[in-house]
Amino acid sequence: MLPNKTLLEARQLVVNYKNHRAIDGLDLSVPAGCVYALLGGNGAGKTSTINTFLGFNRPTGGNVFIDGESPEQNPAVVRAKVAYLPENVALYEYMSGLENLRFFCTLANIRLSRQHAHDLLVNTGLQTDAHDRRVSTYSKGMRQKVGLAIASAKQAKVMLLDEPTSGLDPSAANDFAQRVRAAADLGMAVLMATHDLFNAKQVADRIGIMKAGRLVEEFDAHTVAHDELEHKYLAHARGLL
Ligand SMILES: Nc1ncnc2c1ncn2[C@@H]1O[C@H](COP(=O)(O)OP(=O)(O)OP(=O)(O)O)[C@@H](O)[C@H]1O
Repeated sequence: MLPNKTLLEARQLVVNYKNHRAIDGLDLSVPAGCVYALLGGNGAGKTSTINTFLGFNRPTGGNVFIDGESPEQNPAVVRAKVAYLPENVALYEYMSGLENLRFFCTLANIRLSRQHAHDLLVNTGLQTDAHDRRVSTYSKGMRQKVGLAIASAKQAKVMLLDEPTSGLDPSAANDFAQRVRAAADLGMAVLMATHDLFNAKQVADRIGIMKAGRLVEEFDAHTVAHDELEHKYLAHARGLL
């Protein structure tokens, strides 16, 4: 069987902020159908990596590709292929979840009927009585569901998640993890920066630990024991490895 196509790739990526090196020769690849969880202590370079894939950071050295395209050279093409969910999904507070979904789709040149928007929100598990309610009344988990619906409407090939489960209760985090898994099972490549080891084990196929802008460990998420993962994570974060 042929391996799945690589949709997210960093090759010898270096990112400096003025004199500070945030990413230091990162090689990373995520194929279609894979959830890759990026762990690492504060300042390890996880968000900088995601921001470079999004085209917000320009590589100082090396390259990043999304489905073979460079975010720097083809920003519009890359934007169409990518869904991004930051820790707090930014939505218009005075608009309903459904209106936000349709609005963000319009920005991506997708015309979504009201019914289709409802169906997409139902698929994310957002309760129907919330679809027409202002987002200002939504919990964090509900906002993320709107974010997932936008990703689904865009038929994004790649999803970038930055600490998506921080602040979610265990049930909401589990629900979110299952929906991310389902998106990957349909062929998306997912890169998720997280501090949540439990969630990483639950949803990911591959787990990487970053430290000082480098990938210092990689694991098969299906076979690594939680204890081993925790031990390595803490040891790297404390500078013991
Ligand atoms: N805009 C910026 N200007 C200067 N330095 C930055 C900037 N953004 C990040 N850094 C620095 O780059 C390094 C990597 O930061 P980054 O936010 O990528 O880490 P992280 O792994 O996402 O951390 P956290 O888990 O705390 O979110 C840190 O040393 C940080 O202080």
